[in-house]
Amino acid sequence: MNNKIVFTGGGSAGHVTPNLAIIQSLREKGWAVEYIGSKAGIEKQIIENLGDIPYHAIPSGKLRRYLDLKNLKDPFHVMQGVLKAYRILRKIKPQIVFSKGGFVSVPVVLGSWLNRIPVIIHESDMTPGLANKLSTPFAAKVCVTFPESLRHFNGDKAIHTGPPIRRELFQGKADEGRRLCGFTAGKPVLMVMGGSLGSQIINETVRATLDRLLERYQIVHICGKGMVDAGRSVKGYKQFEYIQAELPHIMAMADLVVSRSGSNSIFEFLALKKPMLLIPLSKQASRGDQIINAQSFAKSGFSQVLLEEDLTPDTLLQAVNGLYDGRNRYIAAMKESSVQNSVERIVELIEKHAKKRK
Ligand SMILES: CC(=O)N[C@H]1[C@@H](OP(=O)(O)OP(=O)(O)OC[C@H]2O[C@@H](n3ccc(=O)[nH]c3=O)[C@H](O)[C@@H]2O)O[C@H](CO)[C@@H](O)[C@@H]1O
Repeated sequence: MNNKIVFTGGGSAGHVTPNLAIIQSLREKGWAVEYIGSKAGIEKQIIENLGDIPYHAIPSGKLRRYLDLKNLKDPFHVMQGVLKAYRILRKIKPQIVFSKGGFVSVPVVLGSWLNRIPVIIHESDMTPGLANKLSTPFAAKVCVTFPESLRHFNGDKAIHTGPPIRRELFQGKADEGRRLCGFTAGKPVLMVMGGSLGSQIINETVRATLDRLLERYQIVHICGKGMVDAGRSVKGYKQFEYIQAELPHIMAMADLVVSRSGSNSIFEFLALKKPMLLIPLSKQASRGDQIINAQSFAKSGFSQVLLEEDLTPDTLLQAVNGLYDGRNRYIAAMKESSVQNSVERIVELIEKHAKKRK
């Protein structure tokens, strides 16, 4: 009988795509994989699009850091989620559960613990997210992307593995990206990605600067669900809500990137040596982890940073041009980086901690 593993993680793609990288390797080794996620989160769409991984939906509450009436109802959803996850896991009987965090993962980790199934967690950001903080006491190991994260965990529970990156991102073809976008080979391509859910402020600022940017660049813009502006369909400007299978080709085609500084995206751009202008999510809207991610990349010479409060069409244009003019310097710094894809290391840990089949 095959070894079996259940993955969880969701809410935004940053809590799903690292799982995809690990799933690919485990399946090649003969593991059977199932997924537990929320009823309507982006993880459902991503996993179901793959077509061959059983997906189980559980109720999940959002873990808010602010006052909201829903905070009163959500503990019940979380409790229902724990119960449902417990029952699903009891039936599937995996040898191990891998959690990439996001609020849906907490009930799954608790359900695993109640079933005495070992759990491994991965934390992508320098400071642990709330879901992973709550889950850590129930986990056998916490893998971290940044070495600086180790100090947030007690004892030897945390282990620095680095970022798990999907193998197919290294196999993109720039020609195919240009074909998908209707672009020519003679003009540089700027890729804009406001995080996996899109960013309204980045979308609006890019569109307000569009004519001036288009003089020098072709632009592929990942806008987020429901945020494509059909009225702005002009030559050299291609919009997508979200890109799944074609992403490697789009990334291969890009000469430079304007992006939020979600950990997974920036490590992918680093691995592909794409000069980046990072516009981190502000402290008003988050715990500030993207600002720390961006500062760390800027310090290493991989990126430029433009804070949201300084973002205007003029500052955007100036920063993009500065980035493109200095691209060789950024590429050279990225070539010196010692960051490695962590998929194989995480797979080894999973194999080490998985319960043995009776
Ligand atoms: C608003 C929010 O909560 N942001 C967090 C979220 O960001 P977010 O979900 O945006 O996460 P990341 O930038 O880390 O990762 C996004 C992932 O989605 C992929 N992708 C994106 C767009 C697309 O069209 N296709 C596609 O496949 C990227 O290649 C990447 O693998 O998780 C990150 C990792 O914990 C955190 O650092 C961010 O602070």
